[in-house]
Amino acid sequence: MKLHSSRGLQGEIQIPGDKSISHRAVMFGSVAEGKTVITNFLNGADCLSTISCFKKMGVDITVDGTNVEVIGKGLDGLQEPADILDAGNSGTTTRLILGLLAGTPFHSCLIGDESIAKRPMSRVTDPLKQMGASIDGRENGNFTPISIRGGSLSGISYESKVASAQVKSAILLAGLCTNGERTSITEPHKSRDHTERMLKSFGADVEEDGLTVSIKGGQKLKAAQIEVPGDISSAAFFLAAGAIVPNSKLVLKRVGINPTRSGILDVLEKMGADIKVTEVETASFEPLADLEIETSDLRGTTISGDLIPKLIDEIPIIALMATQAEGKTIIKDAEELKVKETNRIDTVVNELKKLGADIEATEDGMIIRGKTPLIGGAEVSSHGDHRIGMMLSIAACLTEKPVELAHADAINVSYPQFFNDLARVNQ
Ligand SMILES: O=C(O)C1=C[C@@H](OP(=O)(O)O)[C@@H](O)[C@H](O)C1
Ligand SMILES: C=C(OP(=O)(O)O)C(=O)O
Repeated sequence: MKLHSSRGLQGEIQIPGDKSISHRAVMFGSVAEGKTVITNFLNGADCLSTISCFKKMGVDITVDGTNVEVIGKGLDGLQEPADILDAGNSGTTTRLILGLLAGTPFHSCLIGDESIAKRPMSRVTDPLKQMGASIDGRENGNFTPISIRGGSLSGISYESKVASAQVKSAILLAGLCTNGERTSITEPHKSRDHTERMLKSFGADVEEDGLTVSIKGGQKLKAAQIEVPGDISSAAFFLAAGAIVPNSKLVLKRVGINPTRSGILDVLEKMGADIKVTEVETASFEPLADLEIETSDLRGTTISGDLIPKLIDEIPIIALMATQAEGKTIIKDAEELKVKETNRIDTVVNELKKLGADIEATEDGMIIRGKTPLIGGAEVSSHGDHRIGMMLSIAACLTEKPVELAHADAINVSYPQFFNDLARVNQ
């Protein structure tokens, strides 16, 4: 796909629904009692993979645009799937489903695409085995294909080495399936808390104490109405674009600003961007707001520690912003980037270098020196990673010569209308 430079991005964008929250709404709705109604559902390939897995387990799910209805089967109502469950490109689908399957007394087999086959699963399969599930797969259950036979589980107190909402959620979902026992998970830094918030909306009692979250088994989930906020991880591409493309002013409507996800807003502020958060709504289970951004003079910054889980998926686009900021940006404590859809340290560094960026990989992140002009003419690739594809598309707004982007279709995973939205605001 050929991408051309921009004379500025101006206007309003309705950011599509949050991917993490859309997955959870379908999953929790499937095991709740009653009809769950979801609005502003993300129709991206990842969330459709989640729907397809639950349909194969007998759940009645109707999709009408961004409205989804799920007729819940209760926690013990899922049926043994006759076919393999295919998570596609989605780590969230794979890991959260494993948590639920651990507590279901039937056999199932889970696969995904080439990228999923390389992503480590023992971070969830090990604790789920400790709880009593029978799980096998390549390298002792670390890689798909994974087969699982769930059953009666015991509660555990688990210390996770990684701050991962997928690990935390899988353990909490398995914890729901124990016979009244308590399960708790402690993480090194706080990861996104969508599962905790949404389980409460489905009537469950979840306890949070600092970095530890606990749940008691045997609780039933009751169907809920879920309005999915706009995805801040999708908004991030337009926040960055608004800040670095000259002559830009964008308003992004109804974006989720959950504090465990909003690290990109902190970084924009630290880098000196002209960003405003308006129309804040806190009445729902997830806070949301409109975000306004204008072309800004940016400065480099350091991003590390507790901030990393709050913006882990935004690091590719932050790296691009850093190429347009004065001075040095250091991103560290971000080893988790190596086990995403691609090794995002390598793909970000290699692809941005092709466009002339001054960027180097480190063991746990990257160092970027700005401000450097980006040169077009090169062929770059998403490597099948949606976030790399969108980052490179925004980079192409800044190059004089066009950029050829290979594997642009990967973007459908989280933002199918990305190029339409970009074209609409492009001057
Ligand atoms: O729970 C979730 O919905 C997600 C958690 C994060 O992964 P980890 O749990 O591996 O950090 C994130 O990178 C992913 O895009 C979605
Ligand atoms: C890492 C991501 O998703 P997942 O882990 O669900 O594949 C992402 O969306 O950037």
